[in-house]
Amino acid sequence: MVAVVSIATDRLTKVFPDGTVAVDGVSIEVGSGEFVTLLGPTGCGKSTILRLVAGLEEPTSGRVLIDGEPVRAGPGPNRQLSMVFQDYALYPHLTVAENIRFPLSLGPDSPAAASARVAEIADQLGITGLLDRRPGQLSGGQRQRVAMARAMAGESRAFLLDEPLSNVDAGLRAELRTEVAALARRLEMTTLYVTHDQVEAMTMADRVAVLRRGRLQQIGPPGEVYRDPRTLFVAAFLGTPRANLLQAAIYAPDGGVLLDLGSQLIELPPGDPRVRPLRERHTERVTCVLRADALSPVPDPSGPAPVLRGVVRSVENLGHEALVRVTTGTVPTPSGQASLEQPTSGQHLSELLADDLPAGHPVRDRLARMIPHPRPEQPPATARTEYGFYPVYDPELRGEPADAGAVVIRVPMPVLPRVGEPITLAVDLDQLLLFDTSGDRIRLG
Ligand SMILES: Nc1ncnc2c1ncn2[C@@H]1O[C@H](COP(=O)(O)OP(=O)(O)OP(=O)(O)O)[C@@H](O)[C@H]1O
Repeated sequence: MVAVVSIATDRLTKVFPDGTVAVDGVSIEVGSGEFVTLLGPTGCGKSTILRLVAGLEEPTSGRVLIDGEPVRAGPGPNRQLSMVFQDYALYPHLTVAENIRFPLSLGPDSPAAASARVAEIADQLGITGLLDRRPGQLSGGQRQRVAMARAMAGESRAFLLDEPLSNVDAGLRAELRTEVAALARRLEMTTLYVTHDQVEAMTMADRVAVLRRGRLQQIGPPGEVYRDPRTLFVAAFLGTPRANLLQAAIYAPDGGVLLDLGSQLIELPPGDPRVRPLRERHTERVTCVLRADALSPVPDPSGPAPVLRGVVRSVENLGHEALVRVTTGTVPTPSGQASLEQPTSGQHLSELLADDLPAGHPVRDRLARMIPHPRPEQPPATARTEYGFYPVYDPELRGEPADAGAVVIRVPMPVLPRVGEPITLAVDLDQLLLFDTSGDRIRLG
């Protein structure tokens, strides 16, 4: 059994000579035997973090700690970590057995001991029958297993895996991810696993670290990161189908709170525990995140739950359930980079709004600029709502389909609504997530 090891990064930062800040103050602890995935969109710094931990790059500032000890500068082997790359980096002219044996040939083992170790690992990974082949004669999945075997063969105490399954097809990938996670657990190997595939990240990990533009957004068990996202980015990045992100403004008349979605309202009654933290945000712009599961069709809209009304725009039948897109006249918060990275001014609408402003008033002109609304195919009914909320059509939305404001819900088979049908959706307030204009979560108690 290999000795296990803990890995930590402490305010790790990497700025490349061209000025690219690839990793920005990332602190992550991977406990002994723990499986942590680094998840994020392309370019967010995942691979660089892994390379810094492996010693293949030098940090600009911050430290890597192995078993609590800062590691010295220098290449990997002294760190006793072994890395598996996307392309497996197997030696094409060596057989599978020779490839697995390679790290052993650098160590003190006798040839007989090395052969025994190769046989043992090959058995564990189910590749004994492939030992005499060369990498060129293997399938993607087999090559991946051989790369894992080679990583296990050395004296490594931890796995660093950089998208090891990205070159295998979808079916095999599902099989291998279970296998890799099970193997790492069986061997109690500390594992840091890079992926941009959220299913992989969520299903394999003890904890998921979500990164964006070199910064750690959140780290936690998969369920927690999904249910309790700290930022709008995490909420938008995790989950299939993608969460519905709707622009809203908080309006807090006497007693209750209204979330003004432009053309519709979600009302929180006076006794609701979520009212109190929202009252002080009267007229603040927010993003309302409702995952597909937070909205369910109801036949009778007279129940106590708030509802959104809309028209069925499309029905995507997945066999066991359908994803139904409902046009609601709401305005999406763009989930693209700019809107999440560069918050709007955060100015309160109360500062901008005044009743019955004369035309030509500077504030009104300013409001007019905030509403570029050029969507002739679907003119917004929301230029000014009863409560004064002006949804902002971000230029980023222009490239999106005309029904970008539609919400997506799941409907179990076989009760499928028909396209064009009006539909009423109950909003599960327990699943309602709100974020302020800088993308931070507003805690509702
Ligand atoms: N040697 C380098 N010089 C300059 N910039 C670099 C270098 N290596 C990486 N970068 C940049 O640093 C950022 C982070 O890159 P990194 O490879 O860590 O991202 P990633 O999250 O692993 O992306 P992917 O999922 O596409 O592999 C990117 O903007 C990338 O272009």
